[in-house]
Amino acid sequence: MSTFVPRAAFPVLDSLPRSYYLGHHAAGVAKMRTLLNQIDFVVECRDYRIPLTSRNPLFEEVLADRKRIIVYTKRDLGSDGSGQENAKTIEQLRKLHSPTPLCFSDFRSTRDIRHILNLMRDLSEARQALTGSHCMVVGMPNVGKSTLLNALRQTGVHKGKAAQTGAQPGVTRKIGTGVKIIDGGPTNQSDVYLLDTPGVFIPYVPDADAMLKLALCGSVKDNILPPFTLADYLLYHINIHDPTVYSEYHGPTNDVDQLLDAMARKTGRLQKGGTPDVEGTAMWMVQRWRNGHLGRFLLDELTEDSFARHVESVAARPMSLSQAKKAGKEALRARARAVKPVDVA
Ligand SMILES: Nc1nc2c(ncn2[C@@H]2O[C@H](COP(=O)(O)OP(=O)(O)OP(=O)(O)O)[C@@H](O)[C@H]2O)c(=O)[nH]1
Repeated sequence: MSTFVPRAAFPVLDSLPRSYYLGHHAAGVAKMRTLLNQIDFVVECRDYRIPLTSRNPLFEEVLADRKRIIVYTKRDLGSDGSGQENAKTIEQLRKLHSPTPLCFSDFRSTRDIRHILNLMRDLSEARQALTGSHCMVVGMPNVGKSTLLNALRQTGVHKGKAAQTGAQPGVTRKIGTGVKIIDGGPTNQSDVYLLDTPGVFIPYVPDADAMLKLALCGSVKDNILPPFTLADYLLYHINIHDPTVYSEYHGPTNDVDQLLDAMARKTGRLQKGGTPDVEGTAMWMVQRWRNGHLGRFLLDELTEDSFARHVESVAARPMSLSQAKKAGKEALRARARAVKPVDVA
């Protein structure tokens, strides 16, 4: 019996869109700038499944040197629960971000949420301000900011949901008013208020691989990238980790067509005439993974090389918005040139 060999690389797809910077993202950034002088520290959320890719350099530019806590959200979706791999990733990320305080959260874990609250209480108490502390939660779309705010409020002051959440990006469109997440007692000195903000996408994503990762993790609306490509990219990653996770539908394969066909037939996703609904099944497959049902793993590789590239990109001056727009337009022109039929004499 031949052994299955996963694909060593995913083809570079120059034709994919590289931007998803919307009007309410720009408006959110502008508002953040105006509010910054009222903010004592920032909680920056990144997705644990893409710890390097979910960094948005725009935040570093906008938030300047404001004190920051980085929270890696959706921790539960990035680890298989064995603990060992998780501990190594946590250690690597702590080293990378040192001395910035780092937390990891699964919003359902009271332990994780308490840990974040304790850190925020310590920062707030250290300030000894008469009116408590005011913080802002920022991050890419759909990273889990509003969910985190609700969980902090629930555990911190036993109050119900204050922010709307949802499975698609863009649920939060505006910066609201701060909600109390820590009650500092009669003096109010260590009260902590948290402000939710709209998710902000990177103005221009230089590589297609990063765009696919962000889309898989839900930072981009599902109608922006072709579901078939997303499913194929997901299959490429699943096969590297554990090709048995889809064994109820098909044996290990690198052929996404075959897998989607089998999934569609098994789950009854068929169109008129009994032909498989490939697009619908592709989206269903992606959703299954997002819900933790097709393996829980990181999409970013954490190697010395990838950390070195990350450190380099952090040190580089972030692209200005106009540079990013220009890069986006150039990419569109290049795409148009690539698809234009060649004149045959
Ligand atoms: N499994 C898991 N899902 C999470 C976690 N945190 C958030 N989610 C889910 O992620 C989705 C997005 O969460 P939101 O809190 O709405 O994300 P957001 O960052 O506020 O999104 P925007 O409105 O785009 O800014 C929701 O379906 C949440 O249930 C987590 O720790 N674990």
